[in-house]
Amino acid sequence: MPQPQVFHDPSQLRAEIRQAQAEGKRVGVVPTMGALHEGHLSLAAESAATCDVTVVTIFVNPTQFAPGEDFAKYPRTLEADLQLLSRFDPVWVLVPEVEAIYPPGSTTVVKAPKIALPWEGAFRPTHFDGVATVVLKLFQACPADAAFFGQKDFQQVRVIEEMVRDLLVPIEVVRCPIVREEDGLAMSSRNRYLSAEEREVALSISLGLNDAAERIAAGETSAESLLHKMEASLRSAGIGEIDYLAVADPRTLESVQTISAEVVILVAVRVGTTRLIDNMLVSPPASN
Ligand SMILES: Nc1ncnc2c1ncn2[C@@H]1O[C@H](COP(=O)(O)OP(=O)(O)OP(=O)(O)O)[C@@H](O)[C@H]1O
Ligand SMILES: CC(C)(CO)[C@@H](O)C(=O)[O-]
Ligand code: BAL
Repeated sequence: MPQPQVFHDPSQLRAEIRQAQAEGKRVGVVPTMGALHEGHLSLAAESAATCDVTVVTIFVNPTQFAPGEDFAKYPRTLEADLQLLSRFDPVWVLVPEVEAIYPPGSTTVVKAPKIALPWEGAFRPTHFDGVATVVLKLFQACPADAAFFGQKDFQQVRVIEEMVRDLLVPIEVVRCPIVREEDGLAMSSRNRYLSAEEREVALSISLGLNDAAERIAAGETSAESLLHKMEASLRSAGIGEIDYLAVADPRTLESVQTISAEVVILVAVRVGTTRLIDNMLVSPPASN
């Protein structure tokens, strides 16, 4: 089986990408923090289907974690990740040291666009500046033609889309659908923190989203009523802490009161000590 080609030095990878592009090849990049699962692999598959070379970056970015978050315990499973990536050919994998991405003394940062302020941004106020900064650096290391992000982190992909537009970054941002476990739980590297009991509780997130989508399909237009029911079902499943639950405009991420066009239902909860996010795009019957 072909093995992924691993790069530690961003400038060496950049030179290889430039060379491939000079030969007329289209290059795709998939930024990740590793601990790969089928969600990540679906992004790589989309890149492999549309590009000649797929680059996957694996970097647990310290600046997007606040003190007290799970940076230290975030799963690091490089050998297994490379094994999973060997299904793609060619695949180039960037595994940089922190100093290669944040040269000693570096103080330049990207301030994330305003769309970063609500929801995740309200609970993780420094998070999106860290994400925007590292993603721009990864784009510099990997000047790909297209970059693939999951809708699972809905607000993140909106932040990246706006950053790319605002900073004139010459890369196409491609959004890929959420990959779920058979029972509906959105795949996430953090699912491995869950005990069997917590896993059961976590299932109420996707069940709640599906139920909300069905209610919208059946004609519910009140976001308040929808959120009320969803909160009740999360609570009765045993979810104590809900960071946010929202019906929002998918473009602006502003709250919507009356559902008359496509909305995104956004949710972030804590199951035990694990923080999970999920979302669903839903259109009312009249707008289909
Ligand atoms: N279930 C999924 N379906 C589709 N894309 C996903 C899924 N999970 C993660 N991704 C995407 O993979 C990329 C890397 O995400 P990341 O490494 O943070 O994975 P994660 O599983 O979301 O981890 P975390 O537990 O940190 O949220 C992001 O673009 C993210 O949206
Ligand atoms: C985009 C990203 C790789 C930046 O560190 C991270 O936020 C993620 O894995 O979603
Ligand atoms: N998927 C976003 C990475 C993070 O939670 O830090």
